[in-house]
Amino acid sequence: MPEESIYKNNSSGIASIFSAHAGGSNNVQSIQPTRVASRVGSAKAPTSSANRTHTTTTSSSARQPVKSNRIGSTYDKTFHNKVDKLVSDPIRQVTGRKNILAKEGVMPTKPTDIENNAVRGTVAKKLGVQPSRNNNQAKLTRPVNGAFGKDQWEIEWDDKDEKSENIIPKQSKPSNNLSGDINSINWIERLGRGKCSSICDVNGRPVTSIESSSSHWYILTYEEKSFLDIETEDFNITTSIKIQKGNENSLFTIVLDYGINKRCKDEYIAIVMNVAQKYWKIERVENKKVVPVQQAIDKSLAPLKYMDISISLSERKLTLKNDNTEIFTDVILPISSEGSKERRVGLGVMSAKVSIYDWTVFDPKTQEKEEDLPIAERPLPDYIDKHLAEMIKRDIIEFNPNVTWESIAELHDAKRLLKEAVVLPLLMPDIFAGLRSPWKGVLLFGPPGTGKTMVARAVATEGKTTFFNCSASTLVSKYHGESERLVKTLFQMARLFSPSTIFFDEIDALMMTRGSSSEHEASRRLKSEILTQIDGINSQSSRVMVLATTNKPWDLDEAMRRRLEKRIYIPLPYEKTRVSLFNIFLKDQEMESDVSTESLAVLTDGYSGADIHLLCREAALRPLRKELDHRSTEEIMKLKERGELKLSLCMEDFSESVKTMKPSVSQNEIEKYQQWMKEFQSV
Ligand SMILES: Nc1ncnc2c1ncn2[C@@H]1O[C@H](COP(=O)(O)OP(=O)(O)OP(=O)(O)O)[C@@H](O)[C@H]1O
Repeated sequence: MPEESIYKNNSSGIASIFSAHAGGSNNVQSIQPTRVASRVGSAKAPTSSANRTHTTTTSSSARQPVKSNRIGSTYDKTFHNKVDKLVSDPIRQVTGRKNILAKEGVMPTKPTDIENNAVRGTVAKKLGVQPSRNNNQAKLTRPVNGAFGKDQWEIEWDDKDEKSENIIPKQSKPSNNLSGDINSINWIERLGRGKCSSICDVNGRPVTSIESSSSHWYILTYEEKSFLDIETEDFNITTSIKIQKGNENSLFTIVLDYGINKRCKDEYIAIVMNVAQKYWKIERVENKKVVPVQQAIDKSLAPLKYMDISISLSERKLTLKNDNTEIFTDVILPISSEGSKERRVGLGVMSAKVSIYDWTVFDPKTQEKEEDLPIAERPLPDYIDKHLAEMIKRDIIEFNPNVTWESIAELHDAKRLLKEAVVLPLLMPDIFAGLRSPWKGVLLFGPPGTGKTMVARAVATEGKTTFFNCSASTLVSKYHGESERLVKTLFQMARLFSPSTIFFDEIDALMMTRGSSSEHEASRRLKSEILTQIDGINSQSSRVMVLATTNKPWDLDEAMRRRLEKRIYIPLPYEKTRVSLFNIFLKDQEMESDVSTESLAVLTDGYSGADIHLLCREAALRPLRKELDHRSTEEIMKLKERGELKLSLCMEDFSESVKTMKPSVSQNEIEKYQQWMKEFQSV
């Protein structure tokens, strides 16, 4: 039977892919794809000797672009011409008589060959070599050129008993064993023809794409038992998916549950969620029969668009959200893997190429445990640059911003807007969905010293978010030459430690209008990187918010301004605010009865909060100065010891200080802010 015809009966959709595992000696249905194992991801040390060659040729990490000198790897120029293809593991472990060799997901041989042990002969013939045999193990480990195409392959198999468990190299438990990028997940190739490749995208994010250019399903499932020990039947999946090319019939599917039929070991039962055109469909598939479970329309489904998908399965009730819009809520799933210990989740495509970002599967119970760890101690996945991550933990993450709303005088409008725009969406992402979906970025602008930075810190404290405090000096000068990578890593970490607030203090210094002739190339690249990364925050599921402040909004790069969708003016304090400010700053200060904060507020029209703070400090020094004028330091110390040193403030201390301290912001500047506010404020 020609290779193509193996899949001919696939037209009935997903049913055939699963039912293809059913018994039968003369067609593809005799293939036992569980024995055809492929891994996408960082290879860990194998335990079996049969797998040793495999590991040495595929070991890699998701982060490092590697030259294509690994046997079996291919270079996917079309996907990203700057990055070498990173992890493609075309080597198929072959164990037991039913297994086959395969290339990039293509099953190269007929099922009958597999059944009758002719596979070795067939494959060997195609390869033009003679496999060596050594007792019970036949291994062919040298590169072969041109066997199935241009690529080089290294192939091995052993002749072990069919029951051998040695299908996939055993993985040592990675430190971050619950949620990780797709590259650290153990995948098993199920069936079909297609391609799976992993690279880092331009933003340094690991991207795995799976592709089937024909109308045949290509399925990868993630094996539960490999190392992500999901203890319960419940799991959550979060991922960003983009369908790269699509036509009317293009489909991708998320395999929710996949197991062996306990009544018939050759049959598989699956619960799948298919995506086609504008529909999500949940189906139960058993031996070619497809039983629809639920269907929902989703107008936002489209090719070439990032879709942030979150699936949660709890007590067999499934909830699906796409970009925070709830598609399914508590749909009760039928049982698929009755009695079977095999349970799997995964992905499949038909006539489409799907890129998968940040695929995370976790057991909610165990996840809680990991989240309990302080951020500084949480393990980092492989794709994060450890060196830069350390820098970020040390210099950028503020573990305790510790500013409460109460410590900020007035600014009620700004507080309300920020609660609505930042804090609540981060705390209750489910409510802030669809039309209520949160803003990507918020800009606080206004004169210096009006409390913008304090407000940003309060947002992080009250929203219990991880606070990434970035200034131009930290991002540019300190890590000269590494700024772009630093920014990438920063956003990766923000996603990892979400909910997060990425705070850019004085963003104008970092994101001045681009394009001037004096602009340095490195600075231009850094700016583009920041913009790209902000664009990447396309989800509530990532729960990352950018918050920025500026005293010079007019200097801000236009593209940056557009990304900071909410722009809130923080003005100089009004009289009432100034009263509150004095009350805050003077609350622990001893004062004469003539001091009235209301009168002080009248005296300080035009002062910023920072000016008022300075004024209070200046006034607080005056009684001490008066004492110093007619006493020696020793005398003052003695007075202090006896508790006779009088440092209480009187009104004159303030009125005299006001004479020497003028407001730091001029009327002209105020008008400029007001003008910009009229033009660009968005609240
Ligand atoms: N509304 C306020 N409530 C309490 N303190 C305030 C307020 N406004 C200003 N301050 C005081 O001013 C100081 C400076 O505030 P902050 O740094 O937040 O201002 P800013 O607007 O970010 O200034 P800059 O633009 O210069 O960074 C604070 O440390 C605080 O003492």
